[in-house]
Amino acid sequence: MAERSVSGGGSGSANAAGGGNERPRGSSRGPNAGCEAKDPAGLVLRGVTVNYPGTRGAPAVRAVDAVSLHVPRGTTTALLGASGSGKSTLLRAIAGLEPLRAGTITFDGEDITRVPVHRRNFGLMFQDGQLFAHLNVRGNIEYGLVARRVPRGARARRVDELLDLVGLAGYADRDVATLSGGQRQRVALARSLAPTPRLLLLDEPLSALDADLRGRLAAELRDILRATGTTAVFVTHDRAEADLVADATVLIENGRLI
Ligand SMILES: Nc1ncnc2c1ncn2[C@@H]1O[C@H](COP(=O)(O)OP(=O)(O)OP(=O)(O)O)[C@@H](O)[C@H]1O
Repeated sequence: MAERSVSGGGSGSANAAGGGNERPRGSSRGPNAGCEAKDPAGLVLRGVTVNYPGTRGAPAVRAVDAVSLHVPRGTTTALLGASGSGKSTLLRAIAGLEPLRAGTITFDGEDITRVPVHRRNFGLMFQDGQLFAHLNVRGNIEYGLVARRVPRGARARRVDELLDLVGLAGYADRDVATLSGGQRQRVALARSLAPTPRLLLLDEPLSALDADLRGRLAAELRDILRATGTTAVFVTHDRAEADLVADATVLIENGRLI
């Protein structure tokens, strides 16, 4: 298993794109293996810059400033930073929800900079969860599977498996309006995992949970991501959580990786 650390550039951190590669989990390759690759597998950001227009004559806000990063396929990178540092904006840019002022994004060598959000095959889970109020728990979790025409039996098995995973076994038929905030976040997590996305983007997915549950789910999330070989970017302001969940952590400050 690859070493994990919290750092901006040391061993175990995700790397500036083109400047080296994080060693994939379970790989015996050296830390610089793959540097020569033109289009390394996984997510590659080069010079990604995002501006928000200023309001009422104020200058534009540069929320993300020339970020270059490589998240090797099958690994999880945490984006760690204080409030307002640009974590969510960077995640939204990766998702395709914010246009880039400059820079490129590739996944497995394919330039997706201008690919719309619904065609990136990325799973998203943001702070506010946002379940579909007109669907019950099962309906929410299987939503992406219905869209992909997965047969009913396979959907039911997947929903049960995910409910077990997030500690909500037996909740499939519950109305989401009857769930606690923490339970809703867990359903949202299950929903984002259901279609096995090629990249999972998680913006403080555990922030609504109480401390005990948060620790348990963080460990489970790490195990799920590893077991499924999911590539993920995980936003948090909690260093311990980053350490627990991610293979590598990058620090972001004023929109720049440090
Ligand atoms: N829609 C917007 N319009 C203008 N400025 C914005 C907008 N959204 C965010 N910003 C600004 O961009 C910067 C980065 O915000 P962002 O939400 O990405 O930070 P964050 O690190 O995710 O913060 P938090 O941990 O509090 O969610 C901040 O200065 C913020 O005020």
